[in-house]
Amino acid sequence: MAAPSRVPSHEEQPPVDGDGDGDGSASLPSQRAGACGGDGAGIPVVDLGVLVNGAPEARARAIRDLGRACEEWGFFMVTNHGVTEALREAVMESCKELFSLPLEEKKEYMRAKPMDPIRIGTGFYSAVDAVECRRDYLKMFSHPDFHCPPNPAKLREIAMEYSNCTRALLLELTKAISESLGLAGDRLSEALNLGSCFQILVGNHYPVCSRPDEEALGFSSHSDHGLLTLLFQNGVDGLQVKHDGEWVLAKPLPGSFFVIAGDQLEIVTNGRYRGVLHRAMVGGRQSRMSFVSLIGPCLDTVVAPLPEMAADGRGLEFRGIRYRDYMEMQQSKAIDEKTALDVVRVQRQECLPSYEK
Ligand SMILES: O=C(O)CCC(=O)C(=O)O
Ligand SMILES: [Fe+2]
Repeated sequence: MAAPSRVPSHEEQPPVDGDGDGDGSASLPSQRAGACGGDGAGIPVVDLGVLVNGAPEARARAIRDLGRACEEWGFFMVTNHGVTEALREAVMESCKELFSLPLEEKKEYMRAKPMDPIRIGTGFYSAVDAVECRRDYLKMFSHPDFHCPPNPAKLREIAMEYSNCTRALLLELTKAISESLGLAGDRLSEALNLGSCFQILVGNHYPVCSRPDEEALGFSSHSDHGLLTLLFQNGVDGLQVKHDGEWVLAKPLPGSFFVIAGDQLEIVTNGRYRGVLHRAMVGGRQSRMSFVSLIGPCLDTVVAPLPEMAADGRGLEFRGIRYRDYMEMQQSKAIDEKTALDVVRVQRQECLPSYEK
């Protein structure tokens, strides 16, 4: 299978059909009971075809809308992205097969530490989790070096292709995000050394609960450590994002991806585009799966706010930190909202002259 090295143009897109593995959309108890603030009707939608190939005026409008989506939500859907439904189904299916392998075949990866390139586990990092989260996961680093467990045998080729084309998509979005900030398209890429960006693929599986009428936490509230996260699910809803202080259920447009702004975007833009809090709920009678492709800066890059982003006199909101250190710190603790980002947040007093402290 040849890996596409670029995002296909609008015209080349396959027709959009279905969502995830085709089991149809299912609702959670929370939707029925209205336990979260909204059904996601207002979630912004970004058409990648227009960003890549649109006429200048349409493209400029799409870039403005993208900037607004980043600023107001830190979360949006992307359509016309060029990743085929067949590839999405294949990656989800092989991930499902991995979870159902005998324990013996997974054991080696279940002992792995946060910065080991392949990890299988439950919860967030079960060695330190405070609350039980009903989630199984597979994490594999896929760029700059590609890692993959040997079984199921088909996973390697499928995951490599998926990694390549979702990375191209995310880099294309990063370029447009850079422009939405009034910067050159390659500004973020150069500052973060995205030529050798870090990328991780994560498969999440949330088994059916013993009490399907109760809603439980599958993955507690957090922001992602990277720059941008791309996510799709198997047709079962459960992802919620915090917007204007309320949890909003994310219901995808057919065939679309969710894009989640991460902590590195917040640091590099000096807080203008914030990493969004999100969580996954479980409930109902169907197990849920989601598949994530996340990109971040080169692991050895020290990420700090761009000087242009602090030119308004606001001062720097964050101290610089090497992305590898940030990720290790975030992944080694129990996940808790944005506490990792708080570690690099500049306390306002630090900016004041000493006599004002
Ligand atoms: O399963 C989901 O929808 C959320 C997963 C997630 O937030 C993550 O893997 O970081
Ligand atoms: Fe996440």
